[in-house]
Amino acid sequence: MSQFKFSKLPLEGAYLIDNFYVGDNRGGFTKYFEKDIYGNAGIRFSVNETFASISAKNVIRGLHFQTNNPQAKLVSVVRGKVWDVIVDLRVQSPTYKKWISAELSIENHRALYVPKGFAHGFVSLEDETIMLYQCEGAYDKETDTGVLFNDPEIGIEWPIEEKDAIHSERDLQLMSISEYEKNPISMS
Ligand SMILES: Cc1cn([C@H]2C[C@H](O)[C@@H](COP(=O)(O)OP(=O)(O)O[C@H]3O[C@@H](C)C(=O)[C@@H](O)[C@H]3O)O2)c(=O)[nH]c1=O
Repeated sequence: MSQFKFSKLPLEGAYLIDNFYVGDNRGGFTKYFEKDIYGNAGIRFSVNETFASISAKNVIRGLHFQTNNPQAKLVSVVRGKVWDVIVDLRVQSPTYKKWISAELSIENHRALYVPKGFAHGFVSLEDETIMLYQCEGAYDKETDTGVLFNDPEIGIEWPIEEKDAIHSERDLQLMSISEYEKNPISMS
């Protein structure tokens, strides 16, 4: 059995979380969120919506955010494995444009807490990988956007070859960082 464990990441407000997990003769049991335990760890998070995506191996999704009323997100994997990445897009932040990655999988029972003001993306490392999102705040179709996964000013070192990656049409048309800076995420 392992209890929730919260590790602060070097980008302020972001956490890597070991979920509560217990295995037994039937299989296993994982808890993905408990408001009071998160609150005691200093994460005030209130879930407004949940959704999931399923991806073949080598799908890159992101890097996504909303410019108005940005959502905080708690992301976990309920099948398969991802290499997850977040980018600090708070223009006033000392770690602006810095990124950090973490492997999340059904085996390691890990989650990533992505505060407001970050872009989020991942690459799936196995077929039929299911990513679960729990989000604070509402989806805003009008300002749901992102920056390019390979923007050189961010410089993410993706763990797969670009020739193998599968993207949505939308993700290939996302902004550069210099375009982003004309209309950055509103943190108010
Ligand atoms: C995120 C979202 C999408 N949609 C719609 C828009 C579109 O028609 C369809 C699929 O959306 P997308 O192509 O944007 O899905 P996807 O590329 O998986 O988007 C996700 O990517 C990762 C990296 C994130 O961080 C998430 O917050 C989300 O942006 O679902 C909603 O209706 N509500 C939502 O909350």
